[in-house]
Amino acid sequence: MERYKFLEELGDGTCGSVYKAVNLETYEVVAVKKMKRKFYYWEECMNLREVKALRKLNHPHIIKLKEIAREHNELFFIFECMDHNLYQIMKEREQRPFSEAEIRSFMSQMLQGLAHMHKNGYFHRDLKPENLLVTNNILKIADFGLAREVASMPPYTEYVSTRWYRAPEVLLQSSLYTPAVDMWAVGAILAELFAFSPLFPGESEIDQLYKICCVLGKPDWTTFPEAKSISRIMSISHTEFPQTRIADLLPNASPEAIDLITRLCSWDPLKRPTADQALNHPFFNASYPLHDLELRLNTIAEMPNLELNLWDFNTKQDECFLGLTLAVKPSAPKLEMVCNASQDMSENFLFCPMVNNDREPSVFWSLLSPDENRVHAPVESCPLSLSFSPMQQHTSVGPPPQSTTGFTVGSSMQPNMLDRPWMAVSAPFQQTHYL
Ligand SMILES: Nc1ncnc2c1ncn2[C@@H]1O[C@H](COP(=O)(O)OP(=O)(O)OP(=O)(O)O)[C@@H](O)[C@H]1O
Repeated sequence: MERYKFLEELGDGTCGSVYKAVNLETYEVVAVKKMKRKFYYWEECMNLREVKALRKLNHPHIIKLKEIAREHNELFFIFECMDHNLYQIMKEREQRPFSEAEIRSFMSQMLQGLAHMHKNGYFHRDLKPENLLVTNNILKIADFGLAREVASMPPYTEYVSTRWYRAPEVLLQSSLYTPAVDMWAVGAILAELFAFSPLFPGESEIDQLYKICCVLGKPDWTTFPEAKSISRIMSISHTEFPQTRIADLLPNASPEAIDLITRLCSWDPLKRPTADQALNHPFFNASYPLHDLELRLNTIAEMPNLELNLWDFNTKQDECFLGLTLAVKPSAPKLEMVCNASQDMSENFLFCPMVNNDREPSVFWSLLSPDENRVHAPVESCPLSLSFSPMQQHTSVGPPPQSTTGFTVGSSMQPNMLDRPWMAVSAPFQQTHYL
């Protein structure tokens, strides 16, 4: 990490502290996330399979992870640097609400990034204003948050998304998750961009459900056949709620905006529009009248079924995820199948004992394809460099393109990863307040 000069702290999250830094070789300004937990073995780092996923999720509205470095058992992620997050922007302009055009622009960018993510088999699960980074009005989805092995908690996942943006099926501890959890968060964020305060500011998990009921009314409980939290269901069933309509909470929002929020924040995950469908909502296109909406939504191509059953997940401890993710993690037998299928291109290269040596090597892991990655040359100070990108031009025949004691991964490995189910957990809830 001597190549980087740390300038200032940009943020302090559950998993890591983020610093603005400058690359002393290229003078590029970057954001370095220093993970809070130690990584004693490369194997642990390599269990962050979503690093490979991030490479797949190359999109203008998804933050770019440029490199990974491990030094003295500390792990660093080097990202492109952004100026603000959406929470900071709202806080700074509290007296000056966004125009609907500004909100439309932010939402459209977020939905484009999300649509790309969902189509590629991942979902974020921790969308919130702090994780939406903005520079010059360009928005990028960030925080693929390092998280613990999913298997340590399924199916009673508590730490899936920050509470205020957490979908009801998660609050009710349903064992089934779909990308619709992200769409719920999108609805809550959209409302917040109008109100500059959270739509459902629950102070506890049960209070979160109460707050939702106060706006949406009680759900049809048959919507959640997988729900495990019977006590929460019972508690809500026996409570009367004062009702406040979304339109009353957001007097500055257009009918189109209210309609979109209402659809996104549907109790039933199946009734929430997908990211692609949301982008086709009249909120984004005035020439599509609201009354025409049902017809058009029904004609939009169906999304792939990304539903997961958390019961299927294996129970290996300490598997870490850089968590943008939930891609679909297979149960153990399925995992074996995938490994067998990929054999020589399997992830075994990641567990090479050479990586785990006593000399504390700095390992840089270049993640962008050569045309995007400004650091082309091997990093001289690094005894080991893992590079994915050159293999797109090189087959597995011949020497690896970099001169270090590195490993290379054939591009033919990537299609397997697309099929591969895996999953990540979002960071634990971190309550935030304006003011
Ligand atoms: N690439 C970046 N450019 C600029 N600022 C960033 C960048 N990445 C993160 N930050 C800032 O650092 C904060 C914390 O980062 P991040 O959310 O990735 O950490 P975390 O530990 O995963 O947090 P959380 O507790 O939300 O899971 C962000 O809210 C953002 O303000």
